[in-house]
Amino acid sequence: MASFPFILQAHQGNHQVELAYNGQQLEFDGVDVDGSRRLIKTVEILNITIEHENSLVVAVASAKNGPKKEFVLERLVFQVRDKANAAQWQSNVLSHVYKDIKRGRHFKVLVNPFGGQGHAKRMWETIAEPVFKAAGCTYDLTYTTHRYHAKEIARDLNIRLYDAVVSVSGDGVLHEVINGLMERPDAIIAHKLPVGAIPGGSGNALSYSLLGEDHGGHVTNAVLGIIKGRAMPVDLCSVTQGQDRYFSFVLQSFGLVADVDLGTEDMRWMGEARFTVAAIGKLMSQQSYPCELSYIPVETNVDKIRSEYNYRRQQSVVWADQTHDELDQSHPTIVDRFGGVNAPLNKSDGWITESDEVITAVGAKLPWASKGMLLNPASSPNDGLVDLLVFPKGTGRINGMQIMMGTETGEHIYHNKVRYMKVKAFRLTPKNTSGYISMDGEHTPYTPYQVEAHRGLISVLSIEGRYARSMRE
Ligand SMILES: Nc1ncnc2c1ncn2[C@@H]1O[C@H](COP(=O)(O)OP(=O)(O)OP(=O)(O)O)[C@@H](O)[C@H]1O
Repeated sequence: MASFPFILQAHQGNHQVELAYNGQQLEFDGVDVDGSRRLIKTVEILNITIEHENSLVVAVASAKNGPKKEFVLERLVFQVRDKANAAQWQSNVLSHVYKDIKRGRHFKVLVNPFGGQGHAKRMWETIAEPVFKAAGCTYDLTYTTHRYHAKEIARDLNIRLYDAVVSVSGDGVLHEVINGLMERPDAIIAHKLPVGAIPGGSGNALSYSLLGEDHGGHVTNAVLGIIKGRAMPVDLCSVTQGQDRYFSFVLQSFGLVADVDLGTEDMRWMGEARFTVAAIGKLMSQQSYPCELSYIPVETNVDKIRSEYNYRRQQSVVWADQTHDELDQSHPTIVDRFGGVNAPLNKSDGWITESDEVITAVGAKLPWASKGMLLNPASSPNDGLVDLLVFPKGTGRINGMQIMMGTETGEHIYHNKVRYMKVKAFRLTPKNTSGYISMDGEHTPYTPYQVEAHRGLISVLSIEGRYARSMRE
């Protein structure tokens, strides 16, 4: 067992300073003339190099002052008298910073230059890339040039070359990456290649789910999770529709949520706010959609869901607040257990069928649907279940607005007009002729579809809530 802190005396300008690594972060103290210490700041170490004559360079991410504590990249330069001592300190600290994880990871990076409001390229060049470089990470970069480009790349990627595929985009590009990996003949191996999300789109559900409401939109925080995070097993939903089978990792929506997702292209200039503005408009109109909904329930009581599942009452609690090692991933299921959408519903599986009109029906794996919308507060990364949310028809405008406001904190699932269930699988058959069905924000045909969750099928780079916790302190 190492004994902390590792301390090094150094100089910065005219000041004597003390660098103390406490096993998680670097405390950078000034030492006054009388020997007393004065904390200057606490930073996250990315890399340490010794350059030129006795100058020790520590590349760090330091939390900006302010309520959100977002990280920014800094390069701290210190002078050391004893080079051998500094080299020992450098080696000790780096081996602890990267104790269970590889230092200097190599990534396949995909940037959608048109992602969100078209800022993804600038975000990559000015914020993300310098952090990867400072941490000694390397990458192959591709700017996506067309729809399905990310899918083609994932399908043909030499997966042995990379530690992860990273996208600077919204959830749409990640959806393509995951489907590209799952379409490969070697999917049983390829699905384990971790993915990393840097929020550069207008829907960044994965990033918000991993980092929480406060940090989900922050590029450097997301990059830290990719450089220093671990691969967390996350469930993947398989979807059968017509003769097709594909995969969804965010949400599968019908009715209002699909309309908001896909019917608001003309509001793209608003950025992430477009989803909230459109949802309010739709709730006011009280439009409902006829459908037949079948599902295999595991838990339909919201109080029980709250006590037994990963329910988060506070927006700041991040999704990845659990260990990566709980799940035995040695035998992931890739084959659907409940047949596809065209198979008869097998009664012994416990299917329940309802025919009605709904305002929306949404199956989901991620808690956040977008910024400010904690739609599925009880969803867990790898419980093997789909969270199914239903707003029945006729909620009324006032209830509709209460439900809408509740989605900011997840409280809507307690509204008496809302149903929230944990299910093994569900099937939805639209009973009218036209409308939207959205799979992770992508258009699909307006035809019946069936969804089931496959436990821990993909790996997502996540910081395990460590940064979020330290940032909240
Ligand atoms: N160069 C490109 N030209 C056109 N489309 C592209 C390009 N690169 C990626 N795409 C497509 O853009 C879609 C959305 O991209 P992205 O994941 O970045 O989300 P987004 O911009 O937030 O979009 P949305 O808000 O619609 O989800 C993806 O389906 C992807 O196929």
